[in-house]
Amino acid sequence: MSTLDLSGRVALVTGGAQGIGLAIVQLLLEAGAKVALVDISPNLRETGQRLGRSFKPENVLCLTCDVTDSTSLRKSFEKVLSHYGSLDIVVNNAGIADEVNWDKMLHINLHAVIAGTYLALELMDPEKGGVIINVSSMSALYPVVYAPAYSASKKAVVTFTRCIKSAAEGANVRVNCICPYYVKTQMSQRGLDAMPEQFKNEILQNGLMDPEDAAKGIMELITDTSKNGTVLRASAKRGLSYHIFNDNTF
Ligand SMILES: NC(=O)C1=CN([C@@H]2O[C@H](COP(=O)(O)OP(=O)(O)OC[C@H]3O[C@@H](n4cnc5c(N)ncnc54)[C@H](O)[C@@H]3O)[C@@H](O)[C@H]2O)C=CC1
Ligand SMILES: CCCCCC(=O)/C=C/C=C\C/C=C\C/C=C\CCCC(=O)O
Repeated sequence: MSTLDLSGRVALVTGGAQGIGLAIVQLLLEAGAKVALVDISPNLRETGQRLGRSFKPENVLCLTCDVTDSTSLRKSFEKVLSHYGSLDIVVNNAGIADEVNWDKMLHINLHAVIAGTYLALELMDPEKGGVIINVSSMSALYPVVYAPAYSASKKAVVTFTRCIKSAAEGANVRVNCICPYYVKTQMSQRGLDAMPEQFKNEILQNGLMDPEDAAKGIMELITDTSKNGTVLRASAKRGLSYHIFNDNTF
């Protein structure tokens, strides 16, 4: 297996202030990458300062941005490129679960992932190559009846990622997708509090992943240079496994 050395590479992580995003930020910093956290959270600065104390402060860049604001998203991507001189890794991770405000959710979970992918393809150096990870969910593969718009947004992320693979190859960029089952974060806690009891029990029996374990899956997709256009499932019960699609049945 050929492995990407992350030392000195430049990564941008949306939704990096907490949860799965923060866990991948930490793994990237541990591996010697420079990391930009792109997030709307009021806690972003404080998180960045804490990371700066644990790692090299010059390797952490915090950019306040609503990923649904296309101007602000572009500015954030361009800022990373001008600040660090390159853009090698993008993790389109920011997401919400909100069936009431489903329109807003689609803008965050889908539109911003597509926008982030196109910005990465535009700004990554084709000579050097790059890698994009789009964070989907197991709900893309096993539809969740109490979260239909959320599941649809995540299914679309899987399909977009698999379709864009060919165009990305032309730009020397790999693009992969991760589909976690429930992970211990604020999002899942809110989801569990809101969902009908019968579903909650099944989830608790299956178990929730630690964010660090989901982030390890993302790291595998970043570093294993043979992975391109793949969809990695991640769960506490079954660990990491690649989803097999039967594309030939019509
Ligand atoms: N927690 C779980 O069980 C699972 C989560 N996922 C996905 O993983 C991703 C991360 O989720 P968690 O870490 O659990 O969530 P979280 O709620 O802990 O963190 C999400 C981060 O995204 C940021 N964010 C939200 N809206 C934003 C916006 N408009 N612009 C910029 N940043 C924004 C938040 O400020 C926060 O820092 C999401 O895409 C989610 O759908 C997938 C499967 C399971
Ligand atoms: C097979 C299902 C795997 C789902 C994994 C996942 O993405 C988990 C996300 C965690 C929380 C959000 C999920 C569902 C939403 C729960 C309730 C929706 C109703 C409440 C609401 O805010 O609209």
